[in-house]
Amino acid sequence: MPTVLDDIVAGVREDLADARALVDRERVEQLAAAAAPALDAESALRAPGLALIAEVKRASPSKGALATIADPAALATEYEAGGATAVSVLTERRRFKGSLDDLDSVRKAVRIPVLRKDFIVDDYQLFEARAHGADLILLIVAALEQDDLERMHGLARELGMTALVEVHDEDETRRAVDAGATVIGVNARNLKTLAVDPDTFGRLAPLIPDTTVKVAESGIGGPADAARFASEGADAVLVGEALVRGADPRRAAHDLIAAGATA
Ligand SMILES: O=C(O)c1ccccc1NCC(=O)[C@H](O)[C@H](O)COP(=O)(O)O
Repeated sequence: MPTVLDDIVAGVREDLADARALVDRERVEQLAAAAAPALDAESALRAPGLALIAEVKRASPSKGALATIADPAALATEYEAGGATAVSVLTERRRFKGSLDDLDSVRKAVRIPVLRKDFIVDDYQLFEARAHGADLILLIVAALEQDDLERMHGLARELGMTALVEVHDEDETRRAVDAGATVIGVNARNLKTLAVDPDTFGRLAPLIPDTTVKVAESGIGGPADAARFASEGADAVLVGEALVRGADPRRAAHDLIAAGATA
């Protein structure tokens, strides 16, 4: 039976065919080459203290609609003012209601690194991400064969971007390390059941080398969770729902970071 991830990737591949029909591979490579150089997101994530990657997230398969977010640039500006290290922009259209237009407007609005958060299964999407100003891209180990993961990791680096390599279990963590990942995100959300297990980071972090940036992802509801993951060795937390549902994203961003500093 197809998993949620299989369904999402199938939709992404259909959308990719449409994108290629509008902008072919040669042209997207030209656009990527012409973009302003990527910011050094990895160094930013390595700065002392708990880093926050604050997400622009309208909807999700697990929760449905989360927030309207009519002005993603304004939200990202609040995140930046609250001290976020980077902004994550979900660009997947069908299940998350995101777009490359969101990425463009956030890129123009903030000076911190921007993550294109999508289901990347083809080199084309890396050039597309760079063409739209992304500094970071997400590579989900569960969605990629090992040779594709390694090639895309290398290509992201050639394009000047940092790859956030996402894992969910022990086997994927070993594959990420073997691929040479320097930034690994441990996602607590099981992609088959969509349930969040907050013990996932603590279980997998010891398998990740000390020199690798460790990001705890999903289900982080507030400062207490941020403090917990910081104490378990997280260099950064990636937070979506808790920020977009709240009334004051700047304050919420600030409080998550502050909680990490006291852990
Ligand atoms: O959020 C989902 O339901 C989801 C389902 C299937 C694949 C990916 C999914 N989310 C992407 C993410 O990784 C999260 O947006 C991110 O970690 C932030 O999570 P949260 O703070 O729980 O919104």
